[in-house]
Formats: sequence, structure tokens, C-alpha cells
Amino acid sequence: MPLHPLLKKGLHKLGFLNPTDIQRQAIPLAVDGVMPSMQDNKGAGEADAERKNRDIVGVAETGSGKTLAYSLPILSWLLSTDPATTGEQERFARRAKARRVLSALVLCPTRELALQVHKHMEQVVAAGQEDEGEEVVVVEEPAEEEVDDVKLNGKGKGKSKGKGKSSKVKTAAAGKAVAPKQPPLVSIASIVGGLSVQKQKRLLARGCDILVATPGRLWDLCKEDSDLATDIKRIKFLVIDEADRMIETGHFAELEEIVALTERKKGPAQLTNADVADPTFKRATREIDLTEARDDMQTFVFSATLSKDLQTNLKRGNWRSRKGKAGKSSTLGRHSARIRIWGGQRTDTPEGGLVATLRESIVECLNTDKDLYLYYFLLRYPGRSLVFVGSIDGIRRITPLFEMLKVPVYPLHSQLQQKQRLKNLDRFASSSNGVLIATDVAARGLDIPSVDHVIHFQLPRTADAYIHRSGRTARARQDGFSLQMVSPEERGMQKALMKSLGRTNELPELQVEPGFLPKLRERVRIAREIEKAQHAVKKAKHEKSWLQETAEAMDIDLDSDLISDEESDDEIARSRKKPKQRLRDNVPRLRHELDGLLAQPLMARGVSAKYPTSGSRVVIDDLLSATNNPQMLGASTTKAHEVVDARPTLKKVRKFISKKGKK
Ligand SMILES: Nc1ncnc2c1ncn2[C@@H]1O[C@H](COP(=O)(O)OP(=O)(O)OP(=O)(O)O)[C@@H](O)[C@H]1O
Repeated sequence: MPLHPLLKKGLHKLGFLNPTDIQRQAIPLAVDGVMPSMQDNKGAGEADAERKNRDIVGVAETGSGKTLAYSLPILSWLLSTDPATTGEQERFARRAKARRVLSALVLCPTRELALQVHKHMEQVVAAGQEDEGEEVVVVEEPAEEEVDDVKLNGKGKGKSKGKGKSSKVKTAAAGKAVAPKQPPLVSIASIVGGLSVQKQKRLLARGCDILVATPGRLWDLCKEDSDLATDIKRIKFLVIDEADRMIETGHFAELEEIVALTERKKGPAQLTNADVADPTFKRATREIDLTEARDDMQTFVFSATLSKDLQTNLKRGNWRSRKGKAGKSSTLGRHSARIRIWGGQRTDTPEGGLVATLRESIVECLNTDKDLYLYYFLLRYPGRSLVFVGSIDGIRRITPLFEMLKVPVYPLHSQLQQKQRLKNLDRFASSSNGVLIATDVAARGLDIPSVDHVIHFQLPRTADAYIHRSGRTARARQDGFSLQMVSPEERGMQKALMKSLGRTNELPELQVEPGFLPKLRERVRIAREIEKAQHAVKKAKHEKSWLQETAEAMDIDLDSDLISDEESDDEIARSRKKPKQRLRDNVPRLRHELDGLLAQPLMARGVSAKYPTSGSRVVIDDLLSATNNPQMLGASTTKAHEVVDARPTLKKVRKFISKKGKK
């Protein structure tokens, strides 16, 4: 790979010994495209022609290393032009004081993804800086970004630890020695919504080489800060990650504004005498002149899905009208037009497909039974599971329910505070049995190590969302498992989804051991009752405080019956309060009952808890060799994806039965 030696060393240290397919294809193209011409002064036409070969459109399956496919050429260019690595110590010292000039802008659709890309880039550089036999410990700067409060689970197996930016290094082996303060080889900053604007402004004032951002916050800052807009006009690299999502209609109006800043203007403005005399116009043309000179930007457009057909909304019966349509029309032209990448080189690994190491399965059940089947699955197949739910309200219902059932669940959706979002992600990533209950905000790009299962509690609205959601497991050639939970009302949509994906075979059904269900059902029933009672109490409290606040604001005295928790003599008030009161009084009793049920062992049919050496199923060997499911006595520790491999599809079973019948 034509990369800077420091990066090669870093990749080696992270255990990335071979490039992935997309990296093998994209990196040489990108490096070739950028290196020679970025140093030359070409004529406009020549430069235009060259740019066609410079821009890279990368389409490759989820978890295939696209982040490094675009990051490495950029980092390599920065390191190759960095005086620190070319031994020019004097310039290096000067650079320590000087403000960095922005070279690259990476735009991502979600905040978590932007922070993750930032971390991933830093890890490779930090690993490359490690001395042999020594561990680099990233020493934090005084908390600069709130995100640093949370240890984000970065990509790869980097040894960087702690929070803060990786601007200083110390030798862990030496324990105390901290290397003298040096400017980072590559300075990376992230600008995302939900975190302190002031702190981000300070970061920008200091300057950086690479900015990783979400479009909304970046554009807000651009509008206030003309220096930032000027910096963006001069960047050498623009990356649009998850490009199809970024340009989806109605998603990121700001993206177009930002990309427009990077556009090249052709030819110097023809000034009239009157124009020349006008100072404002003169200033504006000077600005235009600056941008005119730019013929050296390289654009990267990356995603696992760039096919328009995958974006068709499967809801509202859209799929019906699409019957019979085959093939996938590419939206590449549309992308190119909108982000003005002038063609570019396309590096493709198979598109639209799911990763080969992913196993899929389906469970058909009533909507009202989805909680039960999810609970069954989470106990039956322990591991790190990511559950996608169709609405925030759904997450708000499911999370407390499963907390009561003592499942370690963490919610993730756009209405949570950003700090909480990051905390929950971190907790999920560090709990081997954690369950993240998320909306599609977690569908794209997130690289959480070893997610064992992705569960579609509700089906996604588009096929591309299904691909991205499912792509949170089975990453970097690991095994993974995806489960569709389908109610009778969703059956048509499920068929449309499979058709959109070009699939003809039915998915294998998840085998459910019915013996476990009655006890689980009872637990879920009681947990629901508690949840309902608590919800009613919360709602009543909320209503009451609203009433009090409104009364205060209007300077009205409220009847004491309306604000008192005590039973009132007033018949009407009593009848209104009683059911809520009853519910609240029930909570301790229900909790006690649930605790009792949770303490009871769950057993497969024919297993005796008291006498594991007897019963129709003897489980003592399993218990001794620890091959028994810890939560369910008599269930094996087989992984979900292994069960699917061994399981024939319904279609195959039917075929087999009909063949037998004919004989
Ligand atoms: N050459 C490599 N060898 C081994 N692992 C790699 C290599 N390159 C990247 N990885 C690891 O593969 C994982 C997936 O990479 P990445 O997140 O870049 O995938 P992606 O293609 O961007 O996925 P998505 O489409 O879901 O965003 C990461 O943990 C990354 O550290």
C-alpha cells in the first residue's frame, strides 16, 4: 500500500495485516489521484480532467473497513507534508504555535458516527507513534469536549486509553514519564450537535487538520464564523460518509450549503470600471479569486448502499405498485450531480447484499407477543444484542419493561441528551450481555465490537435501512445474526423487503422451545402491569404539577382536592383518583411477585431442577462442563447463528413433506 510508514506501522500494531477489498481498491487510486497533482500548478482544463480520476466513490458492504479506505489516503498526505516527520525541526517548532490550516472535512449523518470516525483516525496515528515494546497512553488535555467525559468505544484494537485528545503521549512502561508537550502529528477535531458549542468554537479557533462533523452543527457555526467558511473553501479533501443517507431528500439541507462552499469558480470575474471602484465588490471578487485558484480537492463518497431501489418506502403499500419491477437503478448519477463530484472513480465490492457471514432468521408472532419473544431470545441466546424499534415511544415502553425483568437494557434515540446517548452506547459496548434498544439513529456506521445479534423488533421502512441495521453485526468478517420479528400485519412488508433485496428464499424460522414460554409470559405480564401502574402514577404527577404551575402563573388558588394525594370526601374527585391510587398501591405487591418469579429457575421440559441427574433430560453433564445456558436449565449454549445454519427453511420442510407424500 502506498502509505506513509507511520501509518503502516500503526496498522500493523492494530493487527490490520491485510487490507480489506475496498481498501485494496480505493487507497492506491486515492493516493495516485492526489499526490502528484496536488503539488503542481495545473491549468483549469487539465485539472478538471484530473479530478475525474481523483474523486472516489466507494461502495462496499457494511463492516468492510470503508472508514480507513478514505481516512488513510488523507492521513498519509498530511503526514507526508508534515514537517515534523520530514525532520524539519525548525518549521515543526513554528507549527506548534501556528494555527493549523484545515485540510480535510469528513461529513457524517450521525453524531455518534462522527465521533467514532474521529477516534478511529486518531487510533491509527497514535499506534504508529508507539515505540517498540512500549504502550502509548493518550494523556488527556483539560476536558475540552464534553464527549471526552465518555470513553467512546473506538474502532480497531488500538491501545489508546482514557479520554481527551491524543495530543501528548507518555510511556506506560516508564509509568510516570510524560513526553514533552508536542503538537499532534495530525490534529483532528469533531463538530457535532448536542455538545457544547462554546467548546467547539474554541477547538476551531485553535485550528485542526481534519474536521469530522455532522452537517447541522457545522453549518450553524459556519453562518456565525466566516473564518470557518473560508477554511472549508480551501480544503483539499471532502468526505461524504453514508452518502446516500446524507443526500436523502429532506435530511440535510445544510449539506448542500457546505458542499457549495467547496465548489470551484471558473475564470476570473470580468470587472467593469464601476465594479472596480466599489470597495465591497472588490472584496467579494478577491474572495472569488481565492476559490478560483483551487483545483486540488479530492472528494470521497462512501456507503454500503447507493441503490435507489433500496430506498423505496416499503410501507403505505408502495411495494404493491412495484410488483414485477426488477433490477436496481443506481442513484450514483443523482449523487454525483448533487455533490458535484464530476464523475469520479468507482470502487465497488458487491452492493445491496448483506454480509456473507450474517445469518438471518425470522419469528412470526402477534404484535402483543413481541415482548415475550424478545425476552425469550435475549435469555436463550446471551450476548450483545442491538434491538431496533420503530418509534421513540416504543423504546420508552420497552426499556423500563426489560429493566424490571433484569435485562441490562440501554436506550438510544434522538430525544435523549447527547451525553446520555454516548454513555448508553459506551455501557452497551462494555457489557457482554448488554442490549441496546435503539431507533435507526444507530443503524448506520456504528462499529461496536462484537455485536452478536441484531433484532428488528419492527421491520425497517426501507431495504437499505435493513442492510445497515443488520450490518451492526457480522463486521470485519465475524459471524453475526439478524432476527426479524414479524407480526401478521407486517407480513406483506416483510415479503416486499425480501423482494427488494432480490431474495427468493424464505428465511429460516427461529426455533422457540415452547416449554419455556409459560413462565416467561407470566413474568412479562406482571412487568407490564407494573410498568402500566408506574406510567399512570407518573402521568398523574405530571398533570398535577402542570395544573399547579398553570394556576400559579394565572394567580389562581387551586381547590385542595385537586392537589392533594389524600382521598377526598368529594365523590367526583374520589372516583377520578381511585383507579390511579389502586394501581400505585399495587406496585410493591407486583414487584414482590415478579422478584419471586425471577428467582425461580427456568427449565426445559423434562428437566428436574432438584435432581439434575434424573428426569427425562439429564443435565448434570451440561452443568459440569458449563455448556448449559446459565439462565435456562436444559437449553444448550449453541449460538443463534449456529442454530440457523442447522435449521432448514420452512420452504424446504414443506418440499420434503410433499416429496414424501408423493412416494
Ligand atoms: N484491514 C483491516 N483488517 C482488519 N480489520 C479492519 C481492517 N480495516 C478496518 N478494520 C476493522 O473493521 C471494522 C469495520 O470497519 P468500518 O467501520 O470502517 O466499516 P464500514 O465499511 O465503514 O462499515 P459501515 O458500512 O457499517 O459503516 C472496524 O472495527 C475496523 O477497525
